[in-house]
Parts: sequence; C-alpha cells; structure tokens
Amino acid sequence: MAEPNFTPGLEGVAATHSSISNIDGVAGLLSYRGFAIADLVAHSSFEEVALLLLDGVLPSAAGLGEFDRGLRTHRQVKYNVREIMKFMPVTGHPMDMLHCAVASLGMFYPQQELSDAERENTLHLDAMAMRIIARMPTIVAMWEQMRFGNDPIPPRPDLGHAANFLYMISGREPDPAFAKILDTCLILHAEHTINASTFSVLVTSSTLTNPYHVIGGAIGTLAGPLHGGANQKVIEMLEEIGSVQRVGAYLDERMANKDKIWGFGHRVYKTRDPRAAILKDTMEELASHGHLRHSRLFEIAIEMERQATERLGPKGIHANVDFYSGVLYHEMGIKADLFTPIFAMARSAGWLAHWREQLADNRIFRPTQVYTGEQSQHYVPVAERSRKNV
Ligand SMILES: CC(=O)SCCNC(=O)CCNC(=O)[C@H](O)C(C)(C)COP(=O)(O)OP(=O)(O)OC[C@H]1O[C@@H](n2cnc3c(N)ncnc32)[C@H](O)[C@@H]1OP(=O)(O)O
Ligand SMILES: O=C([O-])CC(=O)C(=O)O
Repeated sequence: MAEPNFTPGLEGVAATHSSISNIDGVAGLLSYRGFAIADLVAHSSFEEVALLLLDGVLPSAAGLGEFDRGLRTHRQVKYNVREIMKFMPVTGHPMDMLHCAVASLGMFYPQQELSDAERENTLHLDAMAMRIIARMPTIVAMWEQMRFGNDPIPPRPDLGHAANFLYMISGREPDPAFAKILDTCLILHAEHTINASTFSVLVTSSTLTNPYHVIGGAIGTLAGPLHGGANQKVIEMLEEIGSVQRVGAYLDERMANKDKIWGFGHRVYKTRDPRAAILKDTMEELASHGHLRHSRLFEIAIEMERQATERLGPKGIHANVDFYSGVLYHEMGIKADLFTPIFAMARSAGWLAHWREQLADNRIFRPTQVYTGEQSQHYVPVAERSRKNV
C-alpha cells in the first residue's frame, strides 16, 4: 500500500470547504463573509458581526434587534455554574476556569446530541449559539469577581455586549470610548478561517457531540502560547524588557537562543497581520485624543515591532493580532490573564459559525498517519524481561 503523505502541522492542507472568512496572507487581507474587516470595524458591532458569521448575510434591523435582545436576555448563567466555580482554585488561570465552566453548561442545559431535525433547523442552532456567545462574558466576569472574594456583578440588560462585559468586570459605568475599543477587538478576534482552535471545532463537531464540548475543546486549544495565549505572553515580554533602550538587547538574546518573539509570526500571513495594524492605529488615535495613556509599554511595543520587523520581516515574520491586543487591554486596565478569555469570548462567534457549517455537511474527521513504530514484536512475559526492557 502506498505510504500516505504527511505534512507537519497540515500546512497548506485544506481541511474543509468554508464560506465564513477568507485570508490573503500575501496582501494582508481578511474578510468575513466577503466584508473587509476594516469596514466591519468602521460600521458594525460585535453583535452584528456574530450574526453575520452565523447566518452568512448582514441582518435586517429587525433580525439584528432580535439577536441583540436574545444576547441580553441570555447573559445570566444558572446558579449551579457559580456553585461549581466556587470549588475552583482562585490561583487557577481564567482559561482553565472558562474551559471547565463552558463544558459544564452541557450538564445544566442538556443537549447530549442533536437530532437530525434539530441539525437542520437553523433557528434552533442560532439560538444555541446565541446563548453560548451571551454567557461566556458573564462566566469570565463572574470569575474576575469571585477570585478576589467578591460576589459576581449581574449583567445589565441596558448595555451592549462589550460595555456590559466591562461593567461586570469592574462594577463601574463603562467609559464609552473603552466599550468601543473592546467592541473593535471583539470584531477583529471573532473569526480567522481554519486556525488551530477552529480546526478543533471541526473535529469535535463532526462527532455530533453537543456545542458545549465543541466550544470547551476550542477554548483549551486557544489557551496555548502559540495561539491565543500569546497575547498574555506579549505583555509579560514587554514588562520584562522594561524600557525602550533594552529592546535591542532582548531581541539579540532571544534570537541567539532561537526563542520565539511573542506576538510575531503567523502560518498564513507573510506580511503584517491587518488586525495588528488596525489595533495599533486605534491605540494611536485614542492616545492622541487623551482617551488612553501613551504608556511605557506602548512605547516599548512600537520599538519592539520596529526592531523585530527589521530582523524577522525578511523571513516573512511580522506582528500578529496578539501583539497589540494585549497592550490595548492593558491600557484599559484589564488584567493580563483575562486577555485570552476575552479572545475566546470573541472567537466563540466564529467557532459556532464553523460548528453550524460542519453540521450542514458533516462527515466525521478521521485522518490517517504514517506509522513509525515497531512491527511484529515477540511478547516476552514480565518475569523473563531483562533490565534493559525497563
Ligand atoms: C491568534 C494567533 O494564534 S496568532 C499567533 C500567535 N502566536 C505567537 O505569537 C507565538 C509566536 N509565533 C509562533 O510561534 C509561530 O510564528 C506560529 C506558531 C504563529 C506559526 O508557526 P509556524 O507556521 O509553524 O512557523 P514555525 O514555527 O515553523 O516558524 C518558521 C520559521 O520562522 C521562525 N519564527 C516563527 N515565528 C517566530 C517568532 N515569533 N519569533 C522568531 N522566529 C519565529 C521559526 O523559528 C522558524 O525558523 P527556521 O525556519 O529558521 O527554523
Ligand atoms: O489563524 C491562525 O492560525 C491563528 C488565529 O486564530 C488568528 O490569527 O486569529
């Protein structure tokens, strides 16, 4: 039998057909359902983008209103979820908490498997997706209060998705400029073709399991530092560098040790990630209007991007979305370990769009492998094995 082809990391291998988003990694372009992300950031909201991703078309005013009302209505999570969270160690990472809490939703909103009729009922799938998108920010914000010994702050139905999250994590009336920045970040993080966590969505969805397992698995995949977890690593790296003057020496040392520069490089983009450009411009603009400080970390980030691009740019390695998102959140006073959970809150929209797309034309994922192990071994009983078998 012919040996199957193996491509490490499945680089360039198409895992599905999809009409959800598209990347031109050479030109540095990203669109959702054919709409350029810059247009969506300029004219849309996370709520509308989530519905666009799920349904494939820009919603009517009535459709958007209904979806938005649904999100606001379903923000509360059952009291039992809070009871489970009480047993989690407060020192645990919020991504670990989110993974467990979202997976636990399957027990409180049971849906072990979807019937054929349910899988074909797009309204039913939309409603399930909407509830998950609505509840993830509440879970993250509950944890932010509970881990410091406070009671969770109930969601406010009069606030939009981004503003309500800022309210729940701080207990303060959100600054509209910050709510707008967070809305921009949520739009930019909502979807990105078949990245690692979305690939996990395809695989999990293809077994017809419930969407809580699908999203739980995706959260776990996003948490890693080579993927969504890089945004926290970036801010820790900038803190470690400490000053603009130390950027060059830091880069020299990491590159000499062949260590990665966090927030740089991408499997698909061989130029600057268009989202990094929008996030940096957003920061510059807000700083120039006095909404954000032009802080030490932002100055270090700018110098870091300049020097790292000088060295790595010729290899096609540039700043990615994780490079500036963390700096923005940091400037808004959000703790570093919440950066990846915020990414997950946004990406839930794209994940659930892929869940729906997979269900619409499903075949279980079952790739093959190139076997590299032993053949035809002779079994030796334990008493007869020599020490070198240990
Ligand atoms: C939301 C997101 O997931 S965006 C990505 C977030 N992740 C990061 O920022 C972590 C840092 N970046 C990386 O680890 C990688 O660039 C990834 C994981 C994003 C992409 O990985 P891959 O496409 O598999 O590229 P790979 O890791 O094989 O790198 C190819 C070459 O570029 C180099 N390279 C890639 N990224 C970096 C980086 N950030 N810093 C230094 N060198 C890098 C590698 O060392 C390798 O060099 P070599 O050919 O001399 O051995
Ligand atoms: O696409 C990827 O490989 C990583 C990702 O999720 C993103 O950049 O948003």
